[in-house]
Amino acid sequence: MIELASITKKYRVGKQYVEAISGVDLTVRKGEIFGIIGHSGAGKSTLLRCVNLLERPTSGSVKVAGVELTKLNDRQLQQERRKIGMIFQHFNLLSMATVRENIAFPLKLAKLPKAEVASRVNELLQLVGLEQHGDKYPAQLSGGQKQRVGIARALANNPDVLLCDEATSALDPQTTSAILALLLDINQKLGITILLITHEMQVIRSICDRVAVIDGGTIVEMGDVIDVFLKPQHPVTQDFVDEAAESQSDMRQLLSARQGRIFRVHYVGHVTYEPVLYNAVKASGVKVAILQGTISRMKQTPYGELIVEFIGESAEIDGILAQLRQDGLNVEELT
Ligand SMILES: Nc1ncnc2c1ncn2[C@@H]1O[C@H](COP(=O)(O)OP(=O)(O)OP(=O)(O)O)[C@@H](O)[C@H]1O
Repeated sequence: MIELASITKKYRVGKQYVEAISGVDLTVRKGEIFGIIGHSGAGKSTLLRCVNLLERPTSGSVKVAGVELTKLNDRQLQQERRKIGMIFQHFNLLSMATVRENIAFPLKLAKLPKAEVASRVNELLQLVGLEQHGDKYPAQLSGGQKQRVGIARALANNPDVLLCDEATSALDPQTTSAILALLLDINQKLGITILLITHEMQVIRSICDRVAVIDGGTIVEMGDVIDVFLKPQHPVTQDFVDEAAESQSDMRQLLSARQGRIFRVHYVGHVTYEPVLYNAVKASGVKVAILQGTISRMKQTPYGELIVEFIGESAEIDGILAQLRQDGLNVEELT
């Protein structure tokens, strides 16, 4: 649905050029939710804005639904942009217009007849759960409600793609969860492809299928969310994973005080809720202590990550490890 090839974006700052994006290739499949995560200044906004040419790349190709956007004239580009909705961190609503008028705005630009505008706006209000708020002004709404208006407006012209620029960064955790649930619902109900940028792991973990990690204007790691976050390869990815877990130094302190052999065990899918650890140790004389653990879900897939200590004969412990690996668990020794 989205194909970026060799995208480079340079900004001119005085007499110098700053390269914000350097040779990025990225493909987003139809119907998926794809997240781009990176620290501040990594190039997320610039890259996202290259997709609908709000920023024109210095070089490279931008295809959306098979159409090369960089080659279009202004009128053609305006037409193609109707297929690409966008929502923003600070909502970008018209403050002097009501919720209805904000949502109707892109429909009026597309010259839809008045009666159709009214009925489409009603549909959209219902989709985002704002039926009761159509005649209010943005200042009378909460942050979460404002973002719902932003989402309704972005969906007005039935786009194929929704671009989300830090859509939940200005919201509290509870409202963030509600907006993410709405995005997931829209993706599943309407089949819209979503490309989002964020600096929050939680956003990626709860709704994305695939993720790219961006640093210094290049993509340093990309893949299925589960693979990237359970086996991070690049230091920046590792940073994001560590931010969400206990700090490295706390972990080192914990490990240094232990006597046994220590392992990180992770597992994905149905095995998460099975007594695999118990089954592997029950017939042996080995004792097991869980030092740290998370059992959670990435999108709809359950996963677990445990730090465990095995106390006992080394040969017996090796046997347990073999059993765990045979059961499909990923085991890595930390001692
Ligand atoms: N209009 C501009 N003129 C000059 N430099 C710019 C411009 N926009 C962005 N940059 C530079 O490009 C780099 C990438 O910026 P960008 O806003 O894309 O990063 P980001 O990852 O979205 O950061 P944040 O999360 O803080 O918004 C930064 O070094 C930034 O200073």
